Amino acid sequence: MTAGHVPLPPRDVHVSVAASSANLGPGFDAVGLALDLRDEVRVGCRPAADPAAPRTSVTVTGMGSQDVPTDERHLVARWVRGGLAGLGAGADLVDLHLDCTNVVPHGRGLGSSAAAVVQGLAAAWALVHGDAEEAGGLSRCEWLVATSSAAEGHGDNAAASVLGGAVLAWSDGTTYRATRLDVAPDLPVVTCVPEEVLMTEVARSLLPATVPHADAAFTGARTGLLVQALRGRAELLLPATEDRIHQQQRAGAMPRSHALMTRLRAEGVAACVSGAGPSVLCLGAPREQVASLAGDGWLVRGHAVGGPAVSSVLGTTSG
Ligand SMILES: Nc1ncnc2c1ncn2[C@@H]1O[C@H](COP(=O)(O)OP(=O)(O)OP(=O)(O)O)[C@@H](O)[C@H]1O
Ligand SMILES: N[C@@H](CCO)C(=O)O
Repeated sequence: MTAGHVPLPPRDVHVSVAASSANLGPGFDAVGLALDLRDEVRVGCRPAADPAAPRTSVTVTGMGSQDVPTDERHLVARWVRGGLAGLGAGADLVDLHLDCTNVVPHGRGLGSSAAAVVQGLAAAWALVHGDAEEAGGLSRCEWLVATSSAAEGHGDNAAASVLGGAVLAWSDGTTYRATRLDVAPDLPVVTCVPEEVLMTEVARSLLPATVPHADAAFTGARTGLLVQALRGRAELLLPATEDRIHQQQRAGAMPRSHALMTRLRAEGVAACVSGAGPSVLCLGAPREQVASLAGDGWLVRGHAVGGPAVSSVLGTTSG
């Protein structure tokens, strides 16, 4: 046994985590909105049959089932072990089995990777601390936000998946934090999801290292306006979703998305690229209007705002 680690009890936990749309136009790497699409995972944790070689197995139903690895390389599984290690719980002393049910599309700008990281970490917390919201002076939510945001390198998607609702995420250079933003309860939220995929890593590589001061000032003011618009000032949504620091710079990698966003905005719809794209997010317009303007080639869905990450202990057994 690894020195200093108490073996975890055999335990099964269930976790459900929402998708998210990041940026909302000007809030690059800072603003996120949880959506009512939820990935779920059931994790079984047992003392390792062979402590020299802990095993990981994964079954996947739904999105990604043909593509993602089903061993220790699986993103959720990696963060179950990463979370156990972070909580000092002897990550290498257990066998893990994950049963994933996915509805969040991958590589479309709906925060699938952040949701996966949050699933893994929330499962680790539940395996170690059960249903406790706080343990040893550590808050579950703060730990989930800080750790998942650090894993992603930005907190917009991750914090929305942890806290639900709309969030503003920031970092002091050491720790990631986030706070909830008010959202009008009747705010229409619509996504237009294309078939094509764009990996976030690729989209981020297109961004310039610096932006002109005037563009930073323009975009910063719009982010403040967005906070007001989200809480019920619907007439501000169109200017509040303008940005000058990432969407134009990435347009070449998602020409259809950029064209759709431009067309929708010309019709007065507050449209922006969702996360790193290529999906398009619309705020304040009914699904039917967006669908008729989008035309063929888009899955147009209306959403409720998503809730926080939920975990529960299904059972703790003796073997
Ligand atoms: N539920 C999951 N299980 C396993 N791997 C996943 C899961 N969700 C996402 N991934 C991995 O993350 C990749 C997608 O991550 P990426 O950051 O490129 O897109 P995204 O998170 O969907 O979009 P965005 O960050 O713009 O919102 C997938 O190709 C897959 O490798
Ligand atoms: N803020 C991030 C979201 C995608 O992970 C980006 O636009 O790159």
